Amino acid sequence: MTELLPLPDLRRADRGLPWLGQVFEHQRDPLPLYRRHWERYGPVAPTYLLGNRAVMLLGPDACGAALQNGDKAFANEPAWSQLVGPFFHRGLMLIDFDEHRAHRRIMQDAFTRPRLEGYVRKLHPAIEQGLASWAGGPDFRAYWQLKQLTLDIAADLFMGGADDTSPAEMARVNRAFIACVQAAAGIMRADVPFTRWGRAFRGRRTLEAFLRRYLPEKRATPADDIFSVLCHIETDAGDRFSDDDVINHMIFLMMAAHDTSTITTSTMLQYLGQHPEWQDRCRAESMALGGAPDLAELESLSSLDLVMRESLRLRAPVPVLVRYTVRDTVVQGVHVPARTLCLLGIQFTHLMEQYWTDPTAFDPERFSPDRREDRSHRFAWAPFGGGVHKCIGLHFAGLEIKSILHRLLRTYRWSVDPGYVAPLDHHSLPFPKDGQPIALTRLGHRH
Ligand code: HEM
Repeated sequence: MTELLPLPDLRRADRGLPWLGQVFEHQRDPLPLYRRHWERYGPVAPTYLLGNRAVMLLGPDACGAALQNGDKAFANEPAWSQLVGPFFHRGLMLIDFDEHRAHRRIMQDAFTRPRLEGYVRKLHPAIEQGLASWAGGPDFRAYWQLKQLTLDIAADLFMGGADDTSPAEMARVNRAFIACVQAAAGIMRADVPFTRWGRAFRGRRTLEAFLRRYLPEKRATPADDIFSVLCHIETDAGDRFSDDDVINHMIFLMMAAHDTSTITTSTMLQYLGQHPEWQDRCRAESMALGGAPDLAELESLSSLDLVMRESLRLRAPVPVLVRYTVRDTVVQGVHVPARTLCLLGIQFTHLMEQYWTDPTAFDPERFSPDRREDRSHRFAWAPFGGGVHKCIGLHFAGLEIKSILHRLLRTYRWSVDPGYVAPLDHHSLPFPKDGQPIALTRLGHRH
């Protein structure tokens, strides 16, 4: 029998500030912090955060133990609700165990292949319209533009278009949504100035009121936007979402879909701008298809797929996942007591030399069928998490991201200084503070 080890004591130097713990180091950049703890303590490393005794789970074995959750010791709600606040109350990621399984079973029906085919058909016109205003230029801030684009796409795809709402109302809804995301994202919920939280509470109320107003109409007529789909789906056993469920899930889905996809697309633009040989390769595949490829055609864009996987590895949009132990458990032979906040080092794992050759290099071929470095361990690559809470929108995300890139590759060429390193803001999901400058030119034009 192997001996059960106690959790190592947290050294004084690693305790951080009273109550806050290592919050500021997290906000500066979690990666160096996680590396230091890995070296000092190993895969189950103590830390302290926001009044919580906490552990970092580092590497694919430790992360995998929490994701697979064999003994049902790891819960989502008590962990995520501390970080994202009350603004995403009862989203799928924030419910646990039997209740989560029941909700997930219903929501699964919103992401079947036929449904995805319908979403792809709606994606193209929304993207075409959004990109029409992209003037390009030598200092084009791609991240901000992509953020607007994905919000506009969400208005069409999630809400079924804003035909019967005024542009002013849609702008108000977008602002409300952004207020929720911003307040929720700050890990420092205790220290966020009141106005920010106040705005977010108002934002949540605005979103709820907006969705509730359209709910009867969505219930009455089935359509292929996600709002409508959530109103109509049911399991074989006849289980369906209540009105409150639809509203809670809609608000969470929009949040889950938005920043993550924007960050991934922006990262891909950066790397494709720095690696023109990959941009040309991806462009050649896109040029061989039409302007509005269907689901199967999007799946055939194999170079773009490699670039997407590599971008998700190098900059995981959700670099750290959280869990809270509801009972004592053991990870990698180390005892983790009940009521411990667990930080799963996904980004840390993506850059471990044990699993990846030259981990910081951009090398999409590492995902090619003859290399498949991601298969070095089941959880070596986990940008979408794993286990029962694995991202339900991962195929949808891939389709949206590829549809945007496909149209960009067919319309524009862009470049990024090969030495450019994105200055990331780590207060919430990691985004480039400088808005991700690229030099963007329409194909056939010169600056
Ligand atoms: C590149 C884009 C995306 C990334 C990297 C991403 C990442 C993740 C991760 C890591 C989780 C697991 C959270 C956990 O285990 O605690 C998750 C869950 C989830 N994601 Fe995504 N996501 C993306 C896009 C999307 C999109 C487009 C949607 C919806 C259309 C979506 C909906 C969800 C939902 C509903 C959950 C909760 C699932 C559950 O708890 O059962 N995500 N996502």
